[in-house]
Parts: sequence; structure tokens; C-alpha cells
Amino acid sequence: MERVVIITGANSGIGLALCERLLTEDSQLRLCLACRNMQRAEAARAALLTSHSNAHVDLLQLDVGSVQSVLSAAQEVKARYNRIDFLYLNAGIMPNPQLDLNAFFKGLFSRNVVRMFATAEGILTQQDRLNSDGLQEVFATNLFGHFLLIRELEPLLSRLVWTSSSNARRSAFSMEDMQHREGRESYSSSKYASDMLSLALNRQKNSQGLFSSVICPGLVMTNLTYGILPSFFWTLIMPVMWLIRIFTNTFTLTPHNGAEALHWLFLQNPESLDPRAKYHSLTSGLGTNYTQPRQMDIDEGTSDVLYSKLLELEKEVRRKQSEENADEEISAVK
Ligand SMILES: NC(=O)C1=CN([C@@H]2O[C@H](COP(=O)(O)OP(=O)(O)OC[C@H]3O[C@@H](n4cnc5c(N)ncnc54)[C@H](OP(=O)(O)O)[C@@H]3O)[C@@H](O)[C@H]2O)C=CC1
Ligand SMILES: CC(C)=CCC[C@@H](C)[C@H]1CC[C@H]2C3=C(CC[C@]12C)[C@@]1(C)CCC(=O)[C@@H](C)[C@@H]1CC3
Repeated sequence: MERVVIITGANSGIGLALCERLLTEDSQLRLCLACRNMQRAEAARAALLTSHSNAHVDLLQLDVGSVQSVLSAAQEVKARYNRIDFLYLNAGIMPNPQLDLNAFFKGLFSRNVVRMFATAEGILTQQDRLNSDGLQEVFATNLFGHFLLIRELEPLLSRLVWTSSSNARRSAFSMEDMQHREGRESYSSSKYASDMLSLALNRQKNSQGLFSSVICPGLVMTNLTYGILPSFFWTLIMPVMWLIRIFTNTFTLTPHNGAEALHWLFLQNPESLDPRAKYHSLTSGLGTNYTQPRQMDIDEGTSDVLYSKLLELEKEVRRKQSEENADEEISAVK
């Protein structure tokens, strides 16, 4: 039977590499690239068809950072497919990243150096902003838009896979400020929230046949990471990065390697997976890729609270959205 797989943020980086890997795995797959920019989506589709000429590759216009776009895209999905085997929640942003060079050099000579290179803990901040829905952009894109999509498509879903990060950290997240309006670690906060949401979804929905997992792709060179430093700097340090990779298995570096855990999960029986584990894509010094589960620093009670708060926010944004739609209809009639 033809399996249907939807991947958000599929036009570049880890999402696009996952598409390649899944088509190689199963040529009968119906792959749906859910992207905000249709030109980039077309280009990705053309690239995939070059290497897999008979593949079934659909495109879906979806800006996960916009409530209206998520609701329209979900309608379109329901009209097109009557079942979705895998939904990969991969789209993500890290806007205006700032590297604290002082902390970085201090970290280089500390006991935490390996951890620093694996998680960027203490050396990376971001500057977030409000989007047109009045939500924090990073929260809306990395978490809430995906949550709304899941809520819309729930009856069709069976497997969810989140591209989280080892940068996810409990101390960056506050339940009183789940959108991270106050701090400067919106990325870390949103990824920690996705880890918790995955656990909560498993607790609420496993009995109905819906399973959720989270992965970390390791440090991968993509548009997201290239945005952290000026390009000449990356060119300079690239040999060092490949050298570090020999000593640390979290430097996966290529999107293909980074997609390892996403691919691996595609092959697993969901009942065999640990809902409290994050599945890490790792690459050994000799270049062998493998997937390793590591326990997440999350608890069930807090995850359930987050789930309830997201449901409340969902109600609020839906009400706002229908008011706006009604206003638009009235002004169209006038
Ligand atoms: N690279 C790394 O080292 C790591 C990455 N990750 C995570 O991996 C995921 C993929 O990122 P990566 O491949 O690295 O980076 P890329 O920037 O290459 O990919 C991100 C993808 O998300 C899409 N996207 C961003 N915002 C939206 C939106 N509002 N609606 C729809 N699509 C959107 C982008 O589309 P567009 O081209 O239009 O911008 C792009 O296709 C992210 O969730 C990231 O946080 C996690 C850990 C490490
Ligand atoms: C190699 C040299 C000399 C410098 C590179 C320093 C940083 C640019 C680099 C160190 C750890 C990296 C890292 C990420 C980005 C680039 C670093 C800060 C991430 C935050 C990228 C996105 C993620 O989700 C994390 C898993 C990455 C963690 C490590």
C-alpha cells in the first residue's frame, strides 16, 4: 500500500535530505513537501525527481508560522489524502542568532567543552519578535503552528516525528512565559517545549494509535547554521569543524547524516519506541551514521500542563481567526 508522508520545511537542509533518504527507502511512497515558499518547493521537487524519476512528490503551501496558512493547508490535506502515515514536524527557525565569543573561548578551556560543542549551551542567544497573529515568531513556527496542524489532522495521523535539538533546555523554558516573550533563548525554549509536547501527545493519544517521537540531528551545516556566523568565518573554520568531527559524534555536519534518526524512526515499530527518549543522529569519527536514544530532562506533569495551555491558546487563536474572517466577509459585502 502506498504510504503518505508529509514533511514540513522540506525544501532545504535536513528536511530535503530526509526526502531523498525516504524515496531511496521506499519508491512507492507519496511524499508531500509542505513549504512556505512554493518556488523553493518546486526546486526541491525537481531535484528529488532528478534522482527518483518515478517518485510521487506533491507540494503543499504551508507557512507553519501563520495560523491562517496552517488552517488552509490542513483543509487541503484533508481533501487530498484519507490517511497520513508519517508527519515530520521539521520546519524551524533561529532568527538573529548571536554567538557570545567571550563565553565560547571560556568554554573552550573548561570541562564543559564537549557539551558546549554538542548543545551550544551558554553561548547562543536569539532576538525574537511578534508575528502578524500576535504570537512570538519562534514559538509560532517551531511549536504552535505544528501543534495546530496536528490538531487539525488528528483523525488522519498515526506517526509524528519532531526535529528537536540538543539545544533544548529546561532552564530556557518557563510555563508562565511559554512563548518566551521575555528571554533571549527562544530557540532553546521552543525545542524544549516540543520535547514536552511530544511526551504529552504520547500520554494522551497512544491509546488512539497516535505516536510521537523527537530527534536531534546533531550539528548540521544548513541555512540555519550558516546564519549564525558570517560566511567567510564558516569558510575559515570548516577544516576545524571536520577535525572536531573526528572526536565528537554529534558533529554530523551533512544534512544526509543529520537525517539519520528521522530515517531510522521511519523503519521502527512505534510500540518499541521510548516516549521519554530523544533519538540522536550521530556520526562516528570514521563516518558511520547511527541513531542513539538519550533520556530527555522532562516530566509528565509539566508536559501535561503545557498541553492544556496550548489547547487554551488554540481556542483563543481560532476565535480571533473566525472574528477576522467574519470582518473580512462583512467588508467584502459592503
Ligand atoms: N542544522 C542544525 O544543526 C540543527 C537543526 N535542527 C532543526 O532542524 C530543522 C531543520 O532545519 P535545518 O535543515 O537545519 O535548516 P534549514 O533552514 O535548511 O531548514 C529549515 C526549513 O524550515 C522551513 N521553514 C522555516 N520557517 C518556516 C515556516 N514558517 N513555514 C514553513 N516552513 C518553514 C525553511 O523554509 P525556507 O527555505 O522557506 O526558509 C526550511 O525549509 C529545524 O527545526 C531546526 O531547528 C536541530 C538541531 C540542529
Ligand atoms: C568550530 C569553531 C571554532 C567554532 C564554531 C562555534 C559555534 C558556531 C558552534 C559551536 C557549537 C555549535 C552548535 C550549533 C550552532 C553552531 C555552534 C554554536 C547549534 C546551536 C545549531 C542548532 C542546534 O539545534 C544545535 C543542536 C547546535 C548545537 C551546537
